[in-house]
Amino acid sequence: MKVHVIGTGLIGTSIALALTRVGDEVTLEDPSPTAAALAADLGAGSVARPEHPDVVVVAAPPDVTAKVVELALVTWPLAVVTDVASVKGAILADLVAYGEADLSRYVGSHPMAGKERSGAVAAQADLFEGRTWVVCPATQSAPSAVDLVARLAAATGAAVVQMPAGEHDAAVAAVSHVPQLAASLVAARLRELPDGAIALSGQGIRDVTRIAASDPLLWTQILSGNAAAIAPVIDDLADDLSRVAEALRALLADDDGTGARGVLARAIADGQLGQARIPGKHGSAPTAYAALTVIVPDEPGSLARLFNDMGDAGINLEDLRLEHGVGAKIGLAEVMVLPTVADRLRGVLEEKGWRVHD
Ligand SMILES: NC(=O)c1ccc[n+]([C@@H]2O[C@H](COP(=O)([O-])OP(=O)(O)OC[C@H]3O[C@@H](n4cnc5c(N)ncnc54)[C@H](O)[C@@H]3O)[C@@H](O)[C@H]2O)c1
Ligand SMILES: O=C(O)C(=O)C[C@]1(C(=O)O)C=C[C@@H](O)C=C1
Repeated sequence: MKVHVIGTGLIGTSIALALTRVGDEVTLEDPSPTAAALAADLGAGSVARPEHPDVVVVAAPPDVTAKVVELALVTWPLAVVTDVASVKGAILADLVAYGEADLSRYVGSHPMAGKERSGAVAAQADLFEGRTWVVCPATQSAPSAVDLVARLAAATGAAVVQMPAGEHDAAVAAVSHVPQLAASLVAARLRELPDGAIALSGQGIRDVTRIAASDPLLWTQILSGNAAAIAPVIDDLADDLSRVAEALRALLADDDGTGARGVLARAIADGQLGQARIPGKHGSAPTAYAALTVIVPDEPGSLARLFNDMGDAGINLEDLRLEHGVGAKIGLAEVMVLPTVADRLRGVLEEKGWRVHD
């Protein structure tokens, strides 16, 4: 397939790397010549404007995406055009309003994988492997165009799902856009914390705030592009927060806050229920992995040795979290495995001299 990628930042370059790896002929374009050249240097394809691409992938910021898609549809009258912006309804509405282009060849899409970092330097060929990629056909999209975009997404290793743009926007409001706001707002509370307090940060705050490092300009565009779907989710969250604050104040009142503990317990229990619904790897049903924490010396080759010991025992590493020890030259590697092999893994690792905690 001949694929032309416009916008060679994190997502465009990751797609280009993934498609180059499976043998597609990938060309690259970006208004920043440095961004395009960098993507090419990283092995993502060649900087060129092709004559007859089969597919054009627009991976530009959301607020310019509709214009870039329209221009691509007009420039390449035989090509199918997709975009990967994080909002879908607003882009389709803009394209319909411009009224210039043949929308039978346009199919919006959205890979549900990314990072809190921008630009080609953060790109990865395997970014989409085992992740969901949403394809959002419009009523105007030709079935052959939908099929081509779905095949392109699958070629990156992603699991493809189809959904109308409106349904997509409501879903990502809850699973991506409000979580980004929540992470940013929680992290913003840390700005003026005394150094002694911030030094106590453990894994909890790191888990909750990783995406708070995301790009403000990109996210301003995403949030404003999906405002109608996000606002009601935020209203519900604000109600939940008000109820928790009221319960905490009631505990301080003279009557010992009857009922308040129930409100707090319900907030945590409801969170458990929601968290348990998040799908596991490759979009499969949620899997509860067993986690063992292994103390790893902070020296070259330690992690490789740990992985080899697991591999030699025929035990698959399902997930991994790494935390640096505070005040000691060690790392804490939390290795996640299927519950059925956890006891055997502990035995194997202890036999090989590793210190293992639950
Ligand atoms: N970052 C994520 O986690 C993520 C995940 C899925 C989808 N997306 C979507 O992918 C798109 C790109 O995001 P990113 O994270 O790769 O951003 P990025 O900042 O890393 O890259 C954007 C690239 O677009 C280029 N660009 C700017 N204006 C352009 C224009 N008018 N025409 C063509 N290119 C232009 C920039 O020079 C830059 O190289 C966005 O629409 C975003 O919503 C992002
Ligand atoms: O892992 C991350 O850094 C992301 O936040 C990726 C994430 C997401 O919310 O899942 C962010 C925005 C994109 O539109 C798609 C994916």
